[in-house]
Amino acid sequence: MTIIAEGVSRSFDGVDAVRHVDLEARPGRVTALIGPNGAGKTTLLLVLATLLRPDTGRISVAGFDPATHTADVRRRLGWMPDSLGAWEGLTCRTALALTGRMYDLPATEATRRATGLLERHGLGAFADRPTRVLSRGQKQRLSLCRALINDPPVLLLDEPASGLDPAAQIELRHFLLALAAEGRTVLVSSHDLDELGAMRPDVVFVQDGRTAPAESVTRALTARRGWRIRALDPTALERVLPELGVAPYDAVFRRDGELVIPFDSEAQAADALARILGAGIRVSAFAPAVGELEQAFLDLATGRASTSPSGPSHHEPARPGAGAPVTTFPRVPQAPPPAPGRPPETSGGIPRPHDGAPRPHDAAVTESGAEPRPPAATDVNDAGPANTSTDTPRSDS
Ligand SMILES: Nc1ncnc2c1ncn2[C@@H]1O[C@H](COP(=O)(O)OP(=O)(O)OP(=O)(O)O)[C@@H](O)[C@H]1O
Repeated sequence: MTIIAEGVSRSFDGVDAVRHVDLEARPGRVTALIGPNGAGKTTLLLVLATLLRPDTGRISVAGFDPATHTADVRRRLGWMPDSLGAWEGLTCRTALALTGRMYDLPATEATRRATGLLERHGLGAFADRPTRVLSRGQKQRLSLCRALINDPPVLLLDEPASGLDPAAQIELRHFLLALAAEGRTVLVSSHDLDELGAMRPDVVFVQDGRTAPAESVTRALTARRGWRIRALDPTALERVLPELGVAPYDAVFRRDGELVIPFDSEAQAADALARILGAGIRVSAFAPAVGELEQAFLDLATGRASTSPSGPSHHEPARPGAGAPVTTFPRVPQAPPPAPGRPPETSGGIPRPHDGAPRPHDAAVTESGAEPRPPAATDVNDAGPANTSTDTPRSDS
Protein backbone atom coordinates (compact mmCIF):
# COMPACT_ATOMS: atom_id res chain seq x y z
CA MET A 1 0.00 0.00 0.00
CA THR A 2 2.91 2.28 -0.81
CA ILE A 3 2.50 5.80 -2.15
CA ILE A 4 4.94 6.64 -4.93
CA ALA A 5 5.26 9.90 -6.81
CA GLU A 6 7.88 10.43 -9.49
CA GLY A 7 8.46 13.68 -11.32
CA VAL A 8 5.04 15.03 -10.41
CA SER A 9 4.15 18.59 -11.38
CA ARG A 10 0.99 20.66 -11.23
CA SER A 11 0.40 24.31 -12.07
CA PHE A 12 -2.56 26.69 -11.87
CA ASP A 13 -2.78 29.40 -14.51
CA GLY A 14 0.96 29.82 -14.70
CA VAL A 15 1.57 29.27 -10.98
CA ASP A 16 3.82 26.25 -10.63
CA ALA A 17 2.48 24.92 -7.34
CA VAL A 18 4.29 21.59 -7.71
CA ARG A 19 7.27 21.55 -10.07
CA HIS A 20 8.99 18.25 -9.52
CA VAL A 21 8.14 15.92 -6.67
CA ASP A 22 9.57 12.49 -5.99
CA LEU A 23 8.44 10.71 -2.87
CA GLU A 24 7.76 7.34 -1.40
CA ALA A 25 5.61 6.69 1.68
CA ARG A 26 5.69 3.16 2.94
CA PRO A 27 3.25 0.95 4.82
CA GLY A 28 3.85 0.74 8.54
CA ARG A 29 5.45 4.17 8.62
CA VAL A 30 4.46 7.73 9.34
CA THR A 31 5.93 9.91 6.61
CA ALA A 32 6.20 13.63 7.30
CA LEU A 33 5.62 16.04 4.43
CA ILE A 34 7.24 19.29 5.51
CA GLY A 35 8.13 22.55 3.86
CA PRO A 36 7.56 26.31 4.04
CA ASN A 37 4.22 27.99 3.43
CA GLY A 38 3.29 27.79 -0.24
CA ALA A 39 5.79 25.00 -0.92
CA GLY A 40 3.18 22.84 -2.63
CA LYS A 41 2.31 20.35 0.11
CA THR A 42 -1.46 20.74 -0.08
CA THR A 43 -1.41 20.68 -3.87
CA LEU A 44 0.61 17.48 -3.78
CA LEU A 45 -1.76 15.89 -1.27
CA LEU A 46 -4.72 16.86 -3.44
CA VAL A 47 -3.05 15.18 -6.40
CA LEU A 48 -2.38 12.03 -4.37
CA ALA A 49 -5.96 12.10 -3.07
CA THR A 50 -7.29 12.02 -6.66
CA LEU A 51 -8.73 15.53 -6.31
CA LEU A 52 -6.34 17.15 -8.78
CA ARG A 53 -4.79 15.69 -11.89
CA PRO A 54 -1.03 16.10 -12.17
CA ASP A 55 0.32 17.80 -15.29
CA THR A 56 3.24 15.39 -15.48
CA GLY A 57 4.73 12.50 -13.54
CA ARG A 58 3.85 9.06 -12.34
CA ILE A 59 1.80 8.32 -9.22
CA SER A 60 0.93 5.07 -7.59
CA VAL A 61 -1.26 4.78 -4.50
CA ALA A 62 -1.62 1.24 -3.21
CA GLY A 63 -0.61 0.05 -6.69
CA PHE A 64 -3.14 2.17 -8.60
CA ASP A 65 -2.76 5.31 -10.66
CA PRO A 66 -5.16 7.92 -9.23
CA ALA A 67 -5.75 9.40 -12.68
CA THR A 68 -6.83 6.16 -14.34
CA HIS A 69 -8.06 4.11 -11.36
CA THR A 70 -9.64 6.82 -9.26
CA ALA A 71 -12.24 4.61 -7.59
CA ASP A 72 -9.66 1.95 -6.71
CA VAL A 73 -7.51 4.57 -5.05
CA ARG A 74 -10.38 6.24 -3.18
CA ARG A 75 -11.55 2.92 -1.76
CA ARG A 76 -8.16 2.53 -0.09
CA LEU A 77 -7.71 6.12 0.92
CA GLY A 78 -8.56 8.19 3.97
CA TRP A 79 -8.28 11.91 3.26
CA MET A 80 -8.22 14.61 5.87
CA PRO A 81 -8.11 18.08 4.27
CA ASP A 82 -6.52 21.06 5.97
CA SER A 83 -9.95 22.24 7.02
CA LEU A 84 -13.23 20.43 7.37
CA GLY A 85 -15.88 21.09 4.80
CA ALA A 86 -18.91 19.33 6.24
CA TRP A 87 -22.63 19.32 5.80
CA GLU A 88 -23.38 21.95 8.40
CA GLY A 89 -26.98 20.98 9.04
CA LEU A 90 -26.34 17.27 9.53
CA THR A 91 -25.49 15.76 12.85
CA CYS A 92 -21.98 14.45 13.28
CA ARG A 93 -23.23 10.87 13.32
CA THR A 94 -25.31 11.30 10.19
CA ALA A 95 -22.53 13.10 8.34
CA LEU A 96 -20.12 10.29 9.10
CA ALA A 97 -22.61 7.53 8.39
CA LEU A 98 -23.47 9.15 5.08
CA THR A 99 -19.81 9.19 4.18
CA GLY A 100 -19.68 5.51 5.09
CA ARG A 101 -22.63 4.86 2.78
CA MET A 102 -20.62 6.43 -0.04
CA TYR A 103 -18.12 3.66 0.50
CA ASP A 104 -20.96 1.16 0.11
CA LEU A 105 -21.13 0.30 3.79
CA PRO A 106 -24.54 -1.08 4.80
CA ALA A 107 -26.54 1.55 6.71
CA THR A 108 -26.31 -0.18 10.09
CA GLU A 109 -22.58 -0.77 9.70
CA ALA A 110 -22.01 2.85 8.62
CA THR A 111 -23.87 4.12 11.69
CA ARG A 112 -22.06 1.67 13.97
CA ARG A 113 -18.67 2.81 12.67
CA ALA A 114 -19.67 6.45 12.86
CA THR A 115 -20.70 6.07 16.49
CA GLY A 116 -17.54 4.17 17.38
CA LEU A 117 -15.28 6.75 15.76
CA LEU A 118 -17.07 9.65 17.44
CA GLU A 119 -16.66 7.96 20.81
CA ARG A 120 -13.03 7.10 20.13
CA HIS A 121 -12.17 10.67 19.20
CA GLY A 122 -13.95 12.46 22.01
CA LEU A 123 -17.04 13.55 20.11
CA GLY A 124 -19.53 11.14 21.63
CA ALA A 125 -21.44 13.99 23.26
CA PHE A 126 -21.76 15.70 19.89
CA ALA A 127 -22.93 12.70 17.92
CA ASP A 128 -26.46 14.05 17.55
CA ARG A 129 -25.59 17.70 17.26
CA PRO A 130 -25.12 19.50 13.96
CA THR A 131 -21.57 19.71 12.70
CA ARG A 132 -21.77 23.52 12.59
CA VAL A 133 -21.68 23.77 16.39
CA LEU A 134 -18.26 22.14 16.59
CA SER A 135 -15.23 24.18 17.59
CA ARG A 136 -12.21 24.22 15.29
CA GLY A 137 -10.45 21.47 17.20
CA GLN A 138 -13.62 19.40 17.31
CA LYS A 139 -14.01 19.82 13.56
CA GLN A 140 -10.49 18.49 13.14
CA ARG A 141 -11.49 15.45 15.15
CA LEU A 142 -14.58 14.96 13.03
CA SER A 143 -12.45 15.31 9.92
CA LEU A 144 -10.16 12.58 11.20
CA CYS A 145 -13.18 10.36 11.93
CA ARG A 146 -14.37 10.91 8.39
CA ALA A 147 -10.97 9.96 6.98
CA LEU A 148 -11.20 6.70 8.91
CA ILE A 149 -14.80 5.72 8.19
CA ASN A 150 -13.80 3.33 5.39
CA ASP A 151 -11.00 1.76 7.47
CA PRO A 152 -8.43 2.79 4.84
CA PRO A 153 -4.96 1.30 4.55
CA VAL A 154 -3.59 4.61 3.24
CA LEU A 155 -4.05 7.94 5.03
CA LEU A 156 -3.32 11.41 3.68
CA LEU A 157 -3.57 14.00 6.42
CA ASP A 158 -3.13 17.72 5.77
CA GLU A 159 -2.33 19.60 8.97
CA PRO A 160 -4.27 17.18 11.20
CA ALA A 161 -3.03 18.76 14.44
CA SER A 162 -4.08 22.26 13.49
CA GLY A 163 -6.44 23.65 16.14
CA LEU A 164 -5.99 20.73 18.52
CA ASP A 165 -5.19 21.45 22.14
CA PRO A 166 -1.86 20.08 23.45
CA ALA A 167 -3.37 16.95 24.99
CA ALA A 168 -5.26 16.22 21.79
CA GLN A 169 -2.07 16.68 19.76
CA ILE A 170 -0.27 14.11 21.87
CA GLU A 171 -3.24 11.80 21.57
CA LEU A 172 -3.20 12.28 17.80
CA ARG A 173 0.50 11.44 17.69
CA HIS A 174 -0.08 8.18 19.50
CA PHE A 175 -3.08 7.43 17.34
CA LEU A 176 -1.17 7.96 14.09
CA LEU A 177 1.65 5.77 15.33
CA ALA A 178 -0.90 3.11 16.18
CA LEU A 179 -2.37 3.34 12.68
CA ALA A 180 1.10 2.95 11.19
CA ALA A 181 1.85 0.06 13.54
CA GLU A 182 -1.20 -1.68 12.06
CA GLY A 183 0.60 -1.57 8.71
CA ARG A 184 -1.11 1.49 7.27
CA THR A 185 0.67 4.09 5.20
CA VAL A 186 0.38 7.47 6.89
CA LEU A 187 1.47 10.58 5.00
CA VAL A 188 1.06 13.68 7.12
CA SER A 189 1.73 17.31 6.37
CA SER A 190 2.30 19.57 9.34
CA HIS A 191 4.12 22.66 10.51
CA ASP A 192 4.22 21.36 14.07
CA LEU A 193 7.70 19.91 13.76
CA ASP A 194 7.89 19.18 17.45
CA GLU A 195 4.91 16.84 17.44
CA LEU A 196 5.84 15.46 14.05
CA GLY A 197 9.43 14.84 15.10
CA ALA A 198 8.25 12.94 18.16
CA MET A 199 6.85 10.31 15.78
CA ARG A 200 10.33 9.72 14.31
CA PRO A 201 8.85 9.87 10.84
CA ASP A 202 10.37 9.32 7.44
CA VAL A 203 10.83 12.79 6.03
CA VAL A 204 9.96 14.44 2.73
CA PHE A 205 10.90 18.10 2.38
CA VAL A 206 9.24 20.27 -0.28
CA GLN A 207 10.22 23.80 -1.22
CA ASP A 208 9.14 25.83 -4.23
CA GLY A 209 7.27 22.80 -5.50
CA ARG A 210 10.33 20.55 -5.50
CA THR A 211 11.34 17.80 -3.14
CA ALA A 212 14.78 18.13 -1.65
CA PRO A 213 17.23 15.44 -2.74
CA ALA A 214 17.54 12.51 -0.40
CA GLU A 215 21.15 13.38 0.31
CA SER A 216 20.21 16.85 1.53
CA VAL A 217 17.49 15.49 3.79
CA THR A 218 19.89 12.91 5.17
CA ARG A 219 22.52 15.56 5.75
CA ALA A 220 20.07 17.88 7.46
CA LEU A 221 18.76 15.15 9.74
CA THR A 222 22.21 14.03 10.77
CA ALA A 223 23.89 17.43 10.95
CA ARG A 224 25.90 18.51 13.92
CA ARG A 225 23.69 20.21 16.46
CA GLY A 226 23.78 21.71 19.90
CA TRP A 227 22.97 19.79 23.05
CA ARG A 228 22.09 21.63 26.21
CA ILE A 229 23.56 20.45 29.45
CA ARG A 230 22.78 21.64 32.95
CA ALA A 231 24.82 20.73 36.01
CA LEU A 232 24.14 21.32 39.67
CA ASP A 233 27.55 23.01 39.78
CA PRO A 234 27.88 24.91 36.46
CA THR A 235 31.35 26.20 37.31
CA ALA A 236 32.65 22.68 37.80
CA LEU A 237 31.10 21.65 34.50
CA GLU A 238 32.74 24.52 32.64
CA ARG A 239 36.07 23.73 34.22
CA VAL A 240 36.00 20.07 33.34
CA LEU A 241 34.88 20.37 29.70
CA PRO A 242 38.24 21.41 28.19
CA GLU A 243 40.04 18.90 30.39
CA LEU A 244 37.86 16.12 29.03
CA GLY A 245 38.25 17.33 25.45
CA VAL A 246 34.50 17.20 25.04
CA ALA A 247 34.37 20.18 22.71
CA PRO A 248 36.56 23.14 21.77
CA TYR A 249 35.98 25.76 24.41
CA ASP A 250 34.94 28.48 21.95
CA ALA A 251 32.26 26.19 20.50
CA VAL A 252 30.36 26.11 23.77
CA PHE A 253 27.60 28.62 24.48
CA ARG A 254 26.07 29.63 27.76
CA ARG A 255 22.31 30.06 27.85
CA ASP A 256 19.91 30.38 30.78
CA GLY A 257 22.28 28.72 33.21
CA GLU A 258 22.99 25.89 30.79
CA LEU A 259 25.77 25.17 28.34
CA VAL A 260 25.07 24.31 24.73
CA ILE A 261 27.69 22.01 23.21
CA PRO A 262 27.87 20.95 19.55
CA PHE A 263 28.01 17.24 18.77
CA ASP A 264 28.12 15.47 15.43
CA SER A 265 25.87 12.62 16.49
CA GLU A 266 23.84 11.17 19.32
CA ALA A 267 26.63 8.68 19.92
CA GLN A 268 29.17 11.47 20.36
CA ALA A 269 26.82 13.26 22.75
CA ALA A 270 26.30 10.07 24.75
CA ASP A 271 30.05 9.44 24.99
CA ALA A 272 30.62 12.99 26.19
CA LEU A 273 27.90 12.66 28.79
CA ALA A 274 29.49 9.47 30.07
CA ARG A 275 32.83 11.24 30.43
CA ILE A 276 31.27 14.24 32.18
CA LEU A 277 29.46 11.99 34.63
CA GLY A 278 32.65 9.98 35.07
CA ALA A 279 34.41 13.19 36.13
CA GLY A 280 31.96 13.47 39.02
CA ILE A 281 29.81 16.23 37.55
CA ARG A 282 26.17 15.94 38.62
CA VAL A 283 24.13 16.57 35.48
CA SER A 284 20.46 17.47 35.89
CA ALA A 285 19.52 17.93 32.20
CA PHE A 286 20.99 16.83 28.88
CA ALA A 287 19.06 17.05 25.63
CA PRO A 288 19.21 18.39 22.06
CA ALA A 289 18.82 22.16 22.16
CA VAL A 290 16.75 22.22 18.96
CA GLY A 291 14.38 19.55 17.70
CA GLU A 292 15.97 17.38 15.06
CA LEU A 293 13.18 17.94 12.56
CA GLU A 294 13.06 21.66 13.26
CA GLN A 295 16.76 21.98 12.63
CA ALA A 296 16.53 19.86 9.48
CA PHE A 297 13.70 22.10 8.25
CA LEU A 298 15.74 25.23 8.85
CA ASP A 299 18.86 23.79 7.25
CA LEU A 300 16.92 22.68 4.18
CA ALA A 301 14.87 25.86 3.88
CA THR A 302 17.94 28.07 4.06
CA GLY A 303 19.98 25.87 1.74
CA ARG A 304 22.57 24.95 4.34
CA ALA A 305 21.88 21.25 4.00
CA SER A 306 22.80 21.31 0.31
CA THR A 307 26.07 23.17 0.76
CA SER A 308 27.49 22.10 4.09
CA PRO A 309 29.98 19.25 4.17
CA SER A 310 28.37 15.92 4.60
CA GLY A 311 28.29 14.66 8.14
CA PRO A 312 28.26 11.04 9.14
CA SER A 313 25.07 9.41 7.99
CA HIS A 314 23.23 6.89 10.10
CA HIS A 315 21.15 5.55 7.22
CA GLU A 316 21.34 5.39 3.49
CA PRO A 317 18.35 6.92 1.77
CA ALA A 318 15.94 4.51 0.17
CA ARG A 319 15.98 4.46 -3.60
CA PRO A 320 13.40 2.60 -5.62
CA GLY A 321 15.11 0.92 -8.54
CA ALA A 322 17.83 2.79 -10.35
CA GLY A 323 15.80 5.95 -10.90
CA ALA A 324 16.24 9.38 -9.45
CA PRO A 325 16.74 9.50 -5.69
CA VAL A 326 13.55 9.79 -3.74
CA THR A 327 13.43 12.15 -0.83
CA THR A 328 12.05 9.87 1.82
CA PHE A 329 14.55 9.34 4.56
CA PRO A 330 14.07 6.10 6.46
CA ARG A 331 14.38 6.73 10.14
CA VAL A 332 14.90 4.69 13.21
CA PRO A 333 12.02 2.38 14.12
CA GLN A 334 8.99 4.31 15.25
CA ALA A 335 8.08 3.56 18.81
CA PRO A 336 4.88 1.60 19.23
CA PRO A 337 2.12 3.69 20.73
CA PRO A 338 2.29 3.78 24.50
CA ALA A 339 -0.52 3.06 26.86
CA PRO A 340 -3.00 5.91 27.26
CA GLY A 341 -1.53 8.97 28.87
CA ARG A 342 1.67 10.72 28.08
CA PRO A 343 4.69 8.47 27.85
CA PRO A 344 7.71 9.41 29.90
CA GLU A 345 9.94 11.72 27.89
CA THR A 346 13.59 10.85 28.15
CA SER A 347 16.12 13.56 28.67
CA GLY A 348 17.23 12.94 25.10
CA GLY A 349 13.75 13.63 23.72
CA ILE A 350 13.11 16.36 21.24
CA PRO A 351 12.54 19.56 23.18
CA ARG A 352 9.64 21.94 22.77
CA PRO A 353 10.20 24.88 20.41
CA HIS A 354 10.76 27.31 23.24
CA ASP A 355 13.85 25.33 24.07
CA GLY A 356 15.32 26.59 20.80
CA ALA A 357 18.89 27.56 21.25
CA PRO A 358 21.64 28.90 19.10
CA ARG A 359 23.58 26.21 17.40
CA PRO A 360 27.12 26.80 18.47
CA HIS A 361 28.61 25.88 15.11
CA ASP A 362 26.48 28.29 13.17
CA ALA A 363 27.13 31.98 13.42
CA ALA A 364 24.04 32.83 11.37
CA VAL A 365 21.78 31.63 14.14
CA THR A 366 20.80 34.27 16.65
CA GLU A 367 21.04 33.96 20.39
CA SER A 368 17.28 33.47 20.63
CA GLY A 369 17.38 30.64 18.13
CA ALA A 370 15.35 32.67 15.64
CA GLU A 371 16.34 32.26 12.04
CA PRO A 372 15.26 34.01 8.86
CA ARG A 373 12.21 32.28 7.47
CA PRO A 374 11.11 32.22 3.86
CA PRO A 375 8.32 34.70 3.16
CA ALA A 376 4.87 33.26 3.72
CA ALA A 377 2.77 32.72 0.65
CA THR A 378 -0.90 33.55 0.55
CA ASP A 379 -2.89 30.82 2.19
CA VAL A 380 -4.96 28.87 -0.23
CA ASN A 381 -8.56 27.88 0.03
CA ASP A 382 -9.77 24.75 1.67
CA ALA A 383 -10.10 21.58 -0.24
CA GLY A 384 -12.95 19.19 0.30
CA PRO A 385 -12.48 15.54 1.01
CA ALA A 386 -12.54 12.96 -1.70
CA ASN A 387 -15.51 11.29 -0.16
CA THR A 388 -18.07 14.04 0.30
CA SER A 389 -19.60 15.64 -2.71
CA THR A 390 -21.03 18.64 -0.89
CA ASP A 391 -17.70 19.98 0.24
CA THR A 392 -16.24 22.90 -1.61
CA PRO A 393 -12.98 22.00 -3.28
CA ARG A 394 -10.40 24.58 -4.05
CA SER A 395 -10.94 25.95 -7.53
CA ASP A 396 -8.86 24.05 -9.99
CA SER A 397 -7.94 25.98 -13.08
N1 LIG B 1 -6.10 26.86 -7.06
C1 LIG B 1 -4.99 27.59 -7.10
N2 LIG B 1 -4.85 28.60 -7.97
C2 LIG B 1 -3.70 29.32 -8.03
N3 LIG B 1 -2.63 29.10 -7.26
C3 LIG B 1 -2.71 28.10 -6.36
C4 LIG B 1 -3.88 27.30 -6.23
N4 LIG B 1 -3.65 26.37 -5.28
C5 LIG B 1 -2.41 26.60 -4.82
N5 LIG B 1 -1.84 27.63 -5.47
C6 LIG B 1 -0.47 28.16 -5.25
O1 LIG B 1 0.42 27.07 -5.29
C7 LIG B 1 1.44 27.24 -4.31
C8 LIG B 1 1.46 26.04 -3.38
O2 LIG B 1 0.29 26.07 -2.56
P1 LIG B 1 -0.01 24.93 -1.51
O3 LIG B 1 -1.31 25.22 -0.88
O4 LIG B 1 0.14 23.61 -2.16
O5 LIG B 1 1.20 25.15 -0.49
P2 LIG B 1 1.42 24.53 0.97
O6 LIG B 1 2.81 23.98 0.99
O7 LIG B 1 0.35 23.58 1.32
O8 LIG B 1 1.35 25.83 1.87
P3 LIG B 1 0.96 26.01 3.44
O9 LIG B 1 2.05 25.38 4.23
O10 LIG B 1 0.95 27.49 3.59
O11 LIG B 1 -0.37 25.38 3.66
C9 LIG B 1 1.15 28.56 -3.62
O12 LIG B 1 1.94 29.55 -4.21
C10 LIG B 1 -0.32 28.80 -3.89
O13 LIG B 1 -0.62 30.17 -3.95
